[in-house]
Amino acid sequence: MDKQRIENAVKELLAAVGEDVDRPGLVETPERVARMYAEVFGSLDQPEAFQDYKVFPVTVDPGLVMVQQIPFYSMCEHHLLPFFGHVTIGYLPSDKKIIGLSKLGRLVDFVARRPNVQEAMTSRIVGELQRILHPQGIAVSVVARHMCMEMRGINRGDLFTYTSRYTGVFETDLAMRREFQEEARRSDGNC
Ligand SMILES: Nc1nc2c(ncn2[C@@H]2O[C@H](COP(=O)(O)OP(=O)(O)OP(=O)(O)O)[C@@H](O)[C@H]2O)c(=O)[nH]1
Ligand SMILES: [Zn+2]
Repeated sequence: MDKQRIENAVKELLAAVGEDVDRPGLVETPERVARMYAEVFGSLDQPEAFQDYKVFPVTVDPGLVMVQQIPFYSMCEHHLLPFFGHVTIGYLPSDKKIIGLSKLGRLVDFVARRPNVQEAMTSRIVGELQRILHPQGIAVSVVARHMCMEMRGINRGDLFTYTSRYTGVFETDLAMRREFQEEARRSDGNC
C-alpha cells in the first residue's frame, strides 16, 4: 500500500472540502488516515487467497460445527463508510477434516479488510472455506448495519441487512439448514 500517496490524497480531500490543512488539529491527520487505511484495508497487501489457517484430522465424525456472532468491521466500496456486524459460520466436515476455530475469525477479518459489499463478503467466506475444507456443506449468515444508510442518504438508523449463503447439505437437507438457522437465531443479538 502506498501510504505517501494516501497522505497526499487526504490532504487534497481536506483542502477540497474547504478545510485549512495547516490548522493544528489537521496537521497529522493525513498521516493518521494513511495508517488507518493500511489497517482497515490490510487484506489488500496480502495474497489473494486466505493463508492463515490450520486443518486438523479428527478420528470421529465431528458433525455440525458452528462459530456464532463473529464480529466484523468493513468498509462499503460505494461510499467508503463502515458497515459492521456479525458473521455466523457453520459447516459439516467431510473426510473428518476440521479447521482451527480461531481461524474462522481470522478468515472473517481477511474478507472484511478491503472495500466491500456485504454480499461479496458473504460469498467470499464460503469460497475460502470450500477451497480449504471441501466440506459436505457450508452455511454463512451475515447481519450488518451500513453507515452509508444511517448517517447520510436515506438516514435510517434502524436497518439491519441480512445476507446468507448455503452450499451442499445446507441446500439439500432442510433439517440441517433448520438446525443452523435455529442455532444462529438463539445466539442472535443486535449488530
Ligand atoms: N447491495 C449492496 N448495496 C450496498 C452495500 N453497501 C452500500 N450499498 C448501496 O450502494 C448503493 C449505491 O447507490 P448509488 O445510487 O450509486 O449511490 P448514492 O447516490 O450515494 O445512493 P444513496 O445511498 O441511495 O444516496 C446504495 O443503494 C447503497 O445503499 C452492500 O453491501 N450491498
Ligand atoms: Zn455505502
